[in-house]
Amino acid sequence: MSETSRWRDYLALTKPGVVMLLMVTAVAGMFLATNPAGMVPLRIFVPAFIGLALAMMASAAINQIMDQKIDAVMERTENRPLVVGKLTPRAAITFAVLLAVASMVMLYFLVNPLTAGLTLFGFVGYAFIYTLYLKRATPQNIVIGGLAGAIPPLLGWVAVTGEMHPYAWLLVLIIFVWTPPHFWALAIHRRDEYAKADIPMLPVTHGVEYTRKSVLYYTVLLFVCSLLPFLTGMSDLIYLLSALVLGLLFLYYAVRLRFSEDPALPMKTFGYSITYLFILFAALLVDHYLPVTPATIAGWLGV
Ligand code: HEM
Ligand SMILES: CC(C)=CCC/C(C)=C/CC/C(C)=C/COP(=O)(O)OP(=O)(O)O
Repeated sequence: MSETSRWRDYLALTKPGVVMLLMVTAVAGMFLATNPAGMVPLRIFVPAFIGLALAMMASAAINQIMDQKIDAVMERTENRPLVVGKLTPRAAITFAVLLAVASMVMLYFLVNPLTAGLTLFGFVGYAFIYTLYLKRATPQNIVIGGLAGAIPPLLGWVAVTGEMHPYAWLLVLIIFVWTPPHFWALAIHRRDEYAKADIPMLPVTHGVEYTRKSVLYYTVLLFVCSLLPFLTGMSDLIYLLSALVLGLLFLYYAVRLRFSEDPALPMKTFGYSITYLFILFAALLVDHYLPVTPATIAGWLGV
């Protein structure tokens, strides 16, 4: 086996696409915790960025180590490196442990112990509690397990300030309520595979109709929660406008998913969920550094 393909197999083990978006939300947390007159100090940014990314990658690798049998049954995951034997479980475990230890050492000694502790909570929550227990036990698996995936903005915030500010929890809340529409849209499309793998995902246990309704309810909840940064004074008009446009578009997808039989809609909604979260967090950042308030607009208009 060539070195390049081996490198690619280790990379695939870490779910790089997911980790990239998780890191966007963590980096947003770091910058939002910083006075807009300045930047995140590099001596914090570099170890926090590397430490958080390593923890997420390690937890994704452990998820694949634990889930080999399930992944082998589902078309979407049947080509993963451990399933096809491109990596041995022993090599994957060594890799995941190295990443996890490096992450903890970095965060504990170079960032702060609270960041290390909360990251450990996210790590254990996803790699073990969600993967080994919740995923196999209840259709609410991704709602409860979603807390681990929602925590990165708080980790970024705490890395910079050492404190858990309510604004950081607001960002956690947004991702927490975003996760069900994100995942259930995909699960509707992959319903038969989850049934084949005997995983109690919502469309398997409660049916597709019920899941479509649940996606719509959570999308309405997400719309409301996404306005909280503006309503609490955390963000200004650039964010508000972005949240409204992005949220209305998400609602449009969710309503169509609820009432239309178009078989392409679940995956379109899933794809949009990713674009939504990425732009929402980008808007939070732009808004932080370029605050446009009603007073600013009044100034522009000369009133
Ligand atoms: C319990 C929580 C979550 C579950 C169960 C979940 C589930 C999934 C699944 C099954 C996929 C794979 C889709 C495929 O292979 O076609 C996926 C993709 C993705 N998820 Fe999630 N997700 C969760 C939370 C999150 C969070 C918190 C984020 C980021 C903030 C995220 C970002 C992404 C991204 C960017 C992709 C696309 C990855 C790619 O195409 O490489 N997910 N998610
Ligand atoms: C702070 C910290 C370390 C957080 C970890 C967060 C993390 C990596 C979340 C990922 C969530 C996710 C992709 C769940 C899908 O697992 P699945 O097993 O249902 O999906 P699969 O079938 O694609 O494997």
